[in-house]
Amino acid sequence: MKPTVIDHIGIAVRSIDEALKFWEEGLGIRCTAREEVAEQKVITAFLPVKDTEVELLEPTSDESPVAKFIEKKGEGIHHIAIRVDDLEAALAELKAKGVRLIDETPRYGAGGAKIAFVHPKSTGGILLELSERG
Ligand SMILES: C[C@@H](C(=O)O)C(=O)SCCNC(=O)CCNC(=O)[C@H](O)C(C)(C)COP(=O)(O)OP(=O)(O)OC[C@H]1O[C@@H](n2cnc3c(N)ncnc32)[C@H](O)[C@@H]1OP(=O)(O)O
Ligand SMILES: [Co+2]
Repeated sequence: MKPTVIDHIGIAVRSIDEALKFWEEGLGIRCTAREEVAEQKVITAFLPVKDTEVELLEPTSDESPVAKFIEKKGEGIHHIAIRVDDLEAALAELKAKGVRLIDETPRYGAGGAKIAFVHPKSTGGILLELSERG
């Protein structure tokens, strides 16, 4: 497995429009892409900061993992995504090491990236996303 960069940091928000007031007007970090990812029941907004991006996540339903997170913990950092060059190989390697995977096979995330989540119980308490971009 070759982790290359922190791809993005996912932040759970109730409203992307509200959150952007701070990120864009306050910090001057521009949103360059907004996309609904229906499978994850979220709308995403991406704000690049050099090689990494901030990903704002707004739930589209009460069943969204992000809605459940906000209900339990409030708004805040939801996950960290690390980019790998071969997601299938990374998942096989982690599985062989006994790491608890949420997704054993890749799903599709924002921007067409292949993604898979690793359970917080195996990572020391953070939700980890692995991401492969073409
Ligand atoms: C669009 C895409 C992209 O980037 O392209 C995305 O990011 S989509 C981003 C949204 N999609 C996802 O998050 C999909 C993967 N997430 C999931 O499958 C779920 O949210 C789980 C992470 C499995 C949590 O599920 P659920 O809320 O049902 O379980 P739970 O509340 O019983 O939590 C089990 C334990 O994990 C902890 N836990 C739950 N969510 C956590 C989080 N985000 N960060 C750190 N710990 C977390 C809880 O505190 C609990 O610990 P204790 O037992 O110690 O109390
Ligand atoms: Co993400």
